[in-house]
Amino acid sequence: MRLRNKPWAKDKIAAYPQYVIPDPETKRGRWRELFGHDQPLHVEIGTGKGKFITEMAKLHPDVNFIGIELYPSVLVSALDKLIESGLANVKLLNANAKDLTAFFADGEVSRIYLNFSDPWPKKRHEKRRLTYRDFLALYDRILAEDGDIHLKTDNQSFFEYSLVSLSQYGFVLASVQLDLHQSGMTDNVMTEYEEKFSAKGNRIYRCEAVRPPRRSS
Ligand SMILES: C[S@@+](CC[C@H](N)C(=O)[O-])C[C@H]1O[C@@H](n2cnc3c(N)ncnc32)[C@H](O)[C@@H]1O
Repeated sequence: MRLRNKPWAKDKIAAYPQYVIPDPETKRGRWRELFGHDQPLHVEIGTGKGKFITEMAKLHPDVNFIGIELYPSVLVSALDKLIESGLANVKLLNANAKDLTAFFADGEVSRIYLNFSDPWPKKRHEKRRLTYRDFLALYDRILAEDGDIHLKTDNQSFFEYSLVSLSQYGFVLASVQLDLHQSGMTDNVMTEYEEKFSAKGNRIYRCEAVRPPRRSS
């Protein structure tokens, strides 16, 4: 899509290598070193315009955050928020989630956030859903022993699909909320899509899924 690949966005991203890491493969297994703090690593996949990750990073200085986004023209909005805030515990990657294991060593990540992932409703696009079993296998590899996935969406079909896919893979559902904004959860940080769709009256679904126990060989 031409609109999403504006050259100026790529140029801006390239101008801030301290925020948008240009060579994430070289940091594999060494992210804690790069951040300069030995603290848990949380990764948001499909970070969009970056509201969630920058607010989370402000609230949780004891966590290192990485936001991964496919499209430069979207990621620049997250970059702007990062430049403005000067946060030291957030880095961004302009990358595809399918390459996760090239960026992170086995067990390096404590938590993965999937916020309002594209639902890809057509059956023939199932493999593109970020909760398709091939993606779950990548998460399984990079997540730590007790690592987990936190997922939010307003799309009921995608939520149902994700619950089934996660549990079939072996992830353990630790928490499921069918109406997050009525659930009494007080520390929820809203994403851009969450603000937009909840304002329209859409219900927000949420779950936490813990990584399957490692099989002993
Ligand atoms: C519907 S938007 C949600 C954005 C944000 N999480 C929010 O809740 O406001 C989904 C985002 O995921 C990104 N995305 C989709 N598939 C991806 C992939 N395989 N790797 C990285 N980003 C991806 C899209 O480019 C898009 O910006």
